[in-house]
Amino acid sequence: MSPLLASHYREILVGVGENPEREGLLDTPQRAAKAMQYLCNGYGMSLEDVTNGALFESQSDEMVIVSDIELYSLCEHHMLPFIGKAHVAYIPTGRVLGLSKVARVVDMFARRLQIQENLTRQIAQAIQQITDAAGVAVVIEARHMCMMMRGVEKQNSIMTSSVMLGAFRDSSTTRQEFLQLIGRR
Ligand SMILES: Nc1nc2c(ncn2[C@@H]2O[C@H](COP(=O)(O)OP(=O)(O)OP(=O)(O)O)[C@@H](O)[C@H]2O)c(=O)[nH]1
Ligand SMILES: [Zn+2]
Repeated sequence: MSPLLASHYREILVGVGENPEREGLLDTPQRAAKAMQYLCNGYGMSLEDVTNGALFESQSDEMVIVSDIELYSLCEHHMLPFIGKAHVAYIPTGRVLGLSKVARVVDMFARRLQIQENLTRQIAQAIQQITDAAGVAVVIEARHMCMMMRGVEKQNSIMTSSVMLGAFRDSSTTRQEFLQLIGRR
C-alpha cells in the first residue's frame, strides 16, 4: 500500500467535509489506497507477464471467440467505474493463445484509467501482437457510472465500442459471423 496515496485519500476525506479522525474512517485512507492500487494494477503488468508463454501450436484457422468476459474499469475523466463485458475473437495462423489469457489481457488494460474506445483498441492490438492472427475483433458493451450516478443520470444507456482488424475489417462475411455468434445480429 502506498503511504503517499493514503495521505491523499485522507485529504479527500477532509475535502468532502468528513472528519478523518472519526472512528469509522481511521483506516479508510489505507483501505481506499489499497483498493485503488488494485483497480489500477494493470499499469504494473506487461503482455509477457499476463500471457506467460501460453501459446500453443495448432493447425486450426477457424475463428476463436471468447465472449461475455466481464470487465471493470475506471473512466479517465471522472475515475468512476464503467462495467460491462468484452467479446474477443481472432483467427489463428498456426498458434492459439491459452483461453484464460484472453481474459487476462482484457483485465490488464481494464485495470487502468481508460476511455472505452481506447480500451477496446488496446485489447485488439495486444491480441494481434501476441498471436499474429489473420484478424482480431473486440466488442465492448458497458455502463458508465459517471453517466448513471451523476451528470446526465441516464440509467439504461449502454455504450458499445468495436475494433475490427485484418480479416474482420476486410471481410463482411467474417465480421457478420462474429457478430452473429456473439448475438449482436
Ligand atoms: N467517448 C467516451 N466518453 C466518455 C467515456 N467515459 C466518460 N466519457 C465522457 O467524457 C465526457 C467528459 O465531459 P466533460 O464535459 O469534460 O465533463 P463533465 O462536465 O463531467 O460532463 P458530464 O458527464 O456531461 O456532466 C462526458 O461526456 C462523459 O460521458 C468513454 O469511455 N468514452
Ligand atoms: Zn466518466
